[in-house]
Amino acid sequence: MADSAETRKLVYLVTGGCGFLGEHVVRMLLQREPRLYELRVFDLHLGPWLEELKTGPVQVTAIQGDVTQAHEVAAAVAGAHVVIHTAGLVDVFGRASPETIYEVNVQGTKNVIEACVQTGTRFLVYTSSMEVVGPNIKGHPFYRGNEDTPYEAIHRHPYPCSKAQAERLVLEANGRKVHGGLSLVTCALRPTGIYGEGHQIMRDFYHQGLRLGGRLFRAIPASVEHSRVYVGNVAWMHVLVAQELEQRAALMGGQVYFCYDESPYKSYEDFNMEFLGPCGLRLVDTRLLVPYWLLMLLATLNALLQWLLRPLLLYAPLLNPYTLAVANTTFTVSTNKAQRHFGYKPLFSWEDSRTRTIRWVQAVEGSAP
Ligand SMILES: NC(=O)c1ccc[n+]([C@@H]2O[C@H](COP(=O)([O-])OP(=O)(O)OC[C@H]3O[C@@H](n4cnc5c(N)ncnc54)[C@H](O)[C@@H]3O)[C@@H](O)[C@H]2O)c1
Ligand SMILES: C[C@@H](CO)CCC[C@@H](C)[C@H]1CC[C@H]2[C@@H]3[C@H](O)C=C4C[C@@H](O)CC[C@]4(C)[C@H]3CC[C@]12C
Repeated sequence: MADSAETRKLVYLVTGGCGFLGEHVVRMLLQREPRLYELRVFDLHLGPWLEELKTGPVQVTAIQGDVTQAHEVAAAVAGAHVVIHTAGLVDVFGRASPETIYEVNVQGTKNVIEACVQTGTRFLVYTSSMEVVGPNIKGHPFYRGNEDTPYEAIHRHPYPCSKAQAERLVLEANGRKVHGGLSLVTCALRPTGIYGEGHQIMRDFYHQGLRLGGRLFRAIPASVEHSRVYVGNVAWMHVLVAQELEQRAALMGGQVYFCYDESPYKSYEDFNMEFLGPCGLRLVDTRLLVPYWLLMLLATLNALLQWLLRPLLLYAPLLNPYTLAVANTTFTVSTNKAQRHFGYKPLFSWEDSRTRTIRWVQAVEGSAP
């Protein structure tokens, strides 16, 4: 029944569909959206794994394109029922210029919205970020907060600023008339730090640990808690929102939802050790030797070196004043808004998420850094 031609009618577009989250969204749609007829995967860099998806019942269309190019976006959006916009430049390490980050994250999102309006696409799901809220530049803790918790969301760094601007544009576009006269329905999902198969920063920490003889050094007190969320659950929440947006447009349109699951609250480093520990790494407590002021000094030195070396080479280490501030500020969410509004429940338990991630890190072992 689910595979008959009559039930397969929907065309979905996933921007950034070859990224860490995007790939999981693409695979989840193929597994969990029986009404799918065509799945368009739009990305600057297409992954070779897309080929294996082309043999199934759903037409998978790979589109190499750039969200900053309005005409490329409009061509990809034309005829799609739903757009899931995950494409973005995730850079808190100073790899890209602020201008490029704005161009991709803000102008790219404007292009997606305008393409929906011009071509008559009615449903837009945007991948925002917890960083739209915080941690703020004052390092205020956000403890077990929800979507309505008051918090001074002030940023300077281009990444959170660009995500906040883009999210605002998406929410303001809710209710705009699209080609054909119907209304656009939008909503934004705010994942906390995502982990799981394909997580580049986890891979970097793992290789760093191997280089340091199987050790990582604790820099952040264990009492600083972060919320983290498994990539499969983030993908599932995107799919569910996309499915429910039409029926529940009045309730969900223009709303934001944190992405959450049952992953435990822990410090960034302790949480990573849930996976890196079983893969043979140890977290060594050097906090008494390396006090916070010294870390801040190192982070500032890194930023200075990055600036000095920029004309010659790209120096972009994990530690800089911004990443240190984020890692050192408690940011935890506790909410059931997604459950109340569209029946979200995590698809993967914490045990499943942990096992899958550990297996992936073990498979990364031996692969080049
Ligand atoms: N990784 C996290 O912890 C996290 C947390 C919260 C929110 N997010 C958001 O989730 C989304 C996906 O992040 P990710 O971690 O999968 O990052 P990623 O870098 O793995 O994926 C982003 C994808 O977007 C593509 N892309 C970048 N610029 C593009 C352009 N100009 N045109 C077309 N495609 C382009 C990239 O090629 C990549 O495949 C981003 O919007 C990010 O802000 C990520
Ligand atoms: C002080 C270092 C010693 O071990 C640890 C540095 C860790 C940082 C590199 C990461 C700490 C928190 C991370 C961010 C957070 O998980 C949420 C994010 C939101 C998302 O939209 C993009 C990624 C990120 C900014 C993520 C990036 C890496 C950290 C700053």
